[in-house]
Amino acid sequence: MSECVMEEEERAESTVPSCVSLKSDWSKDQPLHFGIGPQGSPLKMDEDRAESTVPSCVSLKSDQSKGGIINFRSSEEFYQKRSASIGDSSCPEGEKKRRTELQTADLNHSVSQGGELQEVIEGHKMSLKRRCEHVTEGTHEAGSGTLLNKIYTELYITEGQSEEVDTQHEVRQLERTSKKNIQDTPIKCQDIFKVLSEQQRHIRVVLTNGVAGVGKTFSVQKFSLDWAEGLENQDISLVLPLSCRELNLIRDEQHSLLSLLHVFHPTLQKIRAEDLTVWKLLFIFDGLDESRFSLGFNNHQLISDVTQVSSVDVLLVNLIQGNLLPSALIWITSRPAAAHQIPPSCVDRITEVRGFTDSQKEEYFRRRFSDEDLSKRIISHIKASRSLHIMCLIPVFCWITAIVLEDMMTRDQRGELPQTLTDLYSHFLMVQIKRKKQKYGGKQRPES
Ligand SMILES: Nc1ncnc2c1ncn2[C@@H]1O[C@H](COP(=O)(O)OP(=O)(O)OP(=O)(O)O)[C@@H](O)[C@H]1O
Repeated sequence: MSECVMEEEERAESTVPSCVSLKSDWSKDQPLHFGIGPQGSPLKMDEDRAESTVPSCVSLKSDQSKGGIINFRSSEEFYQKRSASIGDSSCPEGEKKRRTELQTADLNHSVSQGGELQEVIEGHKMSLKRRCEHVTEGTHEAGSGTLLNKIYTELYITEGQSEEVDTQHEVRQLERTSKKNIQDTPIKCQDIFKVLSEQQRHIRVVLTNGVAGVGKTFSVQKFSLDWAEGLENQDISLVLPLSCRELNLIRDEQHSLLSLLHVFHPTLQKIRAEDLTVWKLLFIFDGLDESRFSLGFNNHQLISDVTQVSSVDVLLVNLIQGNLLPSALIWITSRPAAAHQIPPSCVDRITEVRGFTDSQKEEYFRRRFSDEDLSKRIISHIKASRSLHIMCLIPVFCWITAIVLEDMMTRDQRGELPQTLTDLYSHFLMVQIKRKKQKYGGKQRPES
């Protein structure tokens, strides 16, 4: 398995097109905006993602999906909510006090008893549903995004990971990837924790790889939404998505696992240490490649108590290794080059999001446009252009294509439709500039 991981590392050379940064920019419009910390300390986000696998000559950040997890609109809001939720627990003294309180509390009042338990779970489901049901696209106002279920198209996900490293031109590389898929074992996103054959044992830790823009975060959002709506994985008591990007914000702080949950999932204020050990939990760490933690798996403090305070990276390592909440499920998503941070011995299943098959590409465009004629024209144009057709393996590229072709086909447009990637990128840039003008007029975009 370690060999595979090494290969993946090399594969970091990426299957995404050069000249375009496909970083998903979920913080762009609404969710996160951390300019300055509470004491005026700068909180730089979204720079130097662990290994941006693509040169950023054009940054085509698609900010649709990732806001699903938390919606702090400013650093102030984050810190207000955080202090409200954890009191002074970020300092060791405060945490000690809290721990004592927890230990001496009357267990009879535990939320895990009676209807209150159900209430907490229902409250969390509602909150997660609210966070995940919309995706924000382009320049839409916050909250006015598209319904995830309307545009979500099944992705091609396989168990195991690709073997080859290809240094050829990216388009050929993608073409090869799509052909290779035929031999792989497909797995549905909602089944990643299920034991699917007799040879398999209990699946506790799943690592999902995938190149930039291939749909990892969308998968996390869909998985969480389906759970929150009571459709899938109902044996899990709580699904707890935590974005690695947001975890970076508290990387210099001390937390217990319990206080960490309170920070990122305020609806869980009422849960107590003992509840966490009884429930079946799923922690989702989305975007390991964005994490700025150094996960020291070989040499770290051992933590097995959810109220024990430590640094966030130590908590993560203990969770992943199973020292902390050994029965909790863990799902980590990552771009390939960062996945090696997790030792293969800790991982029970590796999956890879491969993107869209040919029929899924078509379904994507049919779902996206209610105008059937428009989607038909777009699909036939893509099929006629080899480059575009191959590139549409990557969902974020479908999104770019949809934006450009919709714009060109719905206005009185005499020019030729884009045939090459360069054409498409240039048009995409023009559409974005036009949209920006429409939204902000002559005015400067508010500082973000
Ligand atoms: N299943 C899907 N159905 C419809 N659109 C999708 C799907 N998956 C991804 N997309 C489109 O691709 C974009 C990028 O997806 P996503 O952010 O999930 O990629 P990612 O793999 O998390 O990328 P990164 O590594 O850059 O974080 C989405 O904003 C959406 O436009």
